[in-house]
Amino acid sequence: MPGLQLEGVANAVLAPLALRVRAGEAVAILGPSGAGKSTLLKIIAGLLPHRGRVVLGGQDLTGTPPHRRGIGYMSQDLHLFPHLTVAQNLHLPLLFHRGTRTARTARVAETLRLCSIAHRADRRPASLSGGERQRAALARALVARPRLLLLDEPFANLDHATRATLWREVDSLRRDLGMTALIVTHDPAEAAALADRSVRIAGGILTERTDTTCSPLMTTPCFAC
Ligand SMILES: Nc1ncnc2c1ncn2[C@@H]1O[C@H](COP(=O)(O)OP(=O)(O)OP(=O)(O)O)[C@@H](O)[C@H]1O
Repeated sequence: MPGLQLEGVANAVLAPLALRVRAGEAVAILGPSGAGKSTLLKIIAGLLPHRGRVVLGGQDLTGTPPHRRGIGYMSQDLHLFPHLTVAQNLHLPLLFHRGTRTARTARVAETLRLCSIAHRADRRPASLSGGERQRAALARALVARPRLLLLDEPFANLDHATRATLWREVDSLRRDLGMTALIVTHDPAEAAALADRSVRIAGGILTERTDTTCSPLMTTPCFAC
């Protein structure tokens, strides 16, 4: 099954870029602040206008609204609805899918369990810890079993032990569900833990490179710089 293809994708921030991600493959996007990483994810999610084509599973997504793209998107700001419980937040993406209320409730319960946040199902986001909020946002991105998962700095601002635990869990969950993924991060360790390979965006230009760590002998910046 074809994965994700970007053909000449560009806007005011990004120079025309091309990228192919195989079905089931995870690719990390590294690069400096303000380079255009989040912009690219928002374009793929259908949230920003652009030139060029986004093709997912062989389908050109031009003109397809965000909720019909089969994409799970976890933004940097999480965007959990504060007036809804965790479980109610997970019900939202399923409203656009066929199926009975019973089936939706079962899917929400299963996803909360997979993301180890079922014990907070009836809490509102404001009463959760940072790590719990990130688990809830991840669960909402996964609940509709999207064809493509977009994670923007998914586990920033967490302590190292919690991040390492989440990396292991997310990597195994994504592989079990066979999902294609793009993961924006500043952290080469996160890229190595969550992705099969990495690309870099700097100054709106995407490049594929293999060096992932800085060395005093390097004359060009590493992925993360
Ligand atoms: N809503 C907006 N309106 C105007 N300019 C924006 C908007 N959002 C982002 N930008 C600009 O687009 C450029 C790229 O931003 P983007 O958020 O994609 O960068 P990034 O690589 O994800 O950065 P970071 O790693 O700091 O999150 C920046 O110069 C930013 O100021």
